Amino acid sequence: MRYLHLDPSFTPYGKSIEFEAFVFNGGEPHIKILEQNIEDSVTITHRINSFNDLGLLMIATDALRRMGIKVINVCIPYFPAARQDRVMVSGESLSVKVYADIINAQQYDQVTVFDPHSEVTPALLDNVKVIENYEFVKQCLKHIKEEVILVSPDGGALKKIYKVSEFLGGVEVIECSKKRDVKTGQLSGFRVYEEDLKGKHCVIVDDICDGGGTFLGLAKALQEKNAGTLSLIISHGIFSKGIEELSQCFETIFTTNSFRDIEEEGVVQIPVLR
Ligand SMILES: O=P(O)(O)OC[C@H]1O[C@@H](O)[C@H](O)[C@@H]1O
Repeated sequence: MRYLHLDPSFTPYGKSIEFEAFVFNGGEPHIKILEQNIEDSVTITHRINSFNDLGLLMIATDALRRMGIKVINVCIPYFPAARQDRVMVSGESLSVKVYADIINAQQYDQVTVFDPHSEVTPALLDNVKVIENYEFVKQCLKHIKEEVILVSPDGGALKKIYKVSEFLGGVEVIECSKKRDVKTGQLSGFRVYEEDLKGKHCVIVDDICDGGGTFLGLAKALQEKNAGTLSLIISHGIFSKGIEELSQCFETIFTTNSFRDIEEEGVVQIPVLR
């Protein structure tokens, strides 16, 4: 198996097939595979942060097919728009399906994704392989080195967190909820379904941290219920508003490199693929 790592700073399986990529002045991504006679199967990896990243993946796939590569797998740990898996208000797109249709049209032999937001992503993708967050959470808890309780931030995360707990041998789970205004995106009404957390170390586990509002609101609600140290385990760290404010609430923020590299203090980044 050969690997084509389209993001030069994301090279999980070692050496990449050599290539040159650039964007034409008209905005079109372009690629030139520099090696000839690649007779093997190829796994393409990429971190999709924009539609042009998806474009690069598409043209790389086309280039490989034109070189006669028959077996092509793709590994995109952060599946774009996995969160947009329902139409909440009329006029919105079902974006996850748009991305899934584009990926399916490439007829990859395997599509690997990591901890997708819901069951909708794997249901839509052909030949999908899902890497669950269980091992990642286990690695994070090894850093914490004390007894913790797992916190599910909302209904969406609930099903997954019980599976994580089971994998870890039955760690206690606390359920929480929040309200998001579907029109404005505004968060409110954080609730913790436990009266007294008795100073225990609470670890929130979720798939994505974007602006961080979910976790700042929840941290406050947990503190009001007598939580001890707080930590955060996030599979896909976007952190669009930085981590400064989050760092003031959470002792450690754990994430992977599925979306981007993070070098700030207070963040432990564990490679998503080894
Ligand atoms: O509050 P921010 O960080 O913006 O958004 C993250 C939350 O939004 C959801 O899709 C994620 O699953 C997570 O619960």
